[in-house]
Amino acid sequence: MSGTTGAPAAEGAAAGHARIDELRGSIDVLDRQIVRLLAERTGVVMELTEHKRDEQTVRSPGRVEQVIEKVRRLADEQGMPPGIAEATYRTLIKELTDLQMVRLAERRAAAAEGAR
Ligand SMILES: O=C(O)C(=O)C[C@]1(C(=O)O)C=C[C@H](O)C=C1
Repeated sequence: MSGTTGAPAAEGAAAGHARIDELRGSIDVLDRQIVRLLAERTGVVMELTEHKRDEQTVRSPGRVEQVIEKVRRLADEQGMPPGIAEATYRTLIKELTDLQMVRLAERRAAAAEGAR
């Protein structure tokens, strides 16, 4: 390690670029896994949505805070800054809540149509 950068002291520019490419390859593999898991999680949330009947249950603020607390703890256990996990999950849950509100409105409209 040299200084505070973490780069090997005698590393040349070419080796540095090769290592960046290699590490970006690792990031690409991880992103594929992360998105696959996020898609699977989204599928579970969308199935759960079909059992919700009102906006309060869609928003479930108490559950949101439970999830945030859980992912902050898990991040800490894995050596990742908890704030990154929290920001990521708050964005994810906001998008999923918006999707759930759209789905709830669709179901209500279909039910109202069926009642006519
Ligand atoms: O637990 C729920 O009720 C969900 O809809 C899942 C989820 C989540 O992504 O974890 C999404 C939206 C909020 O309502 C709360 C949590």
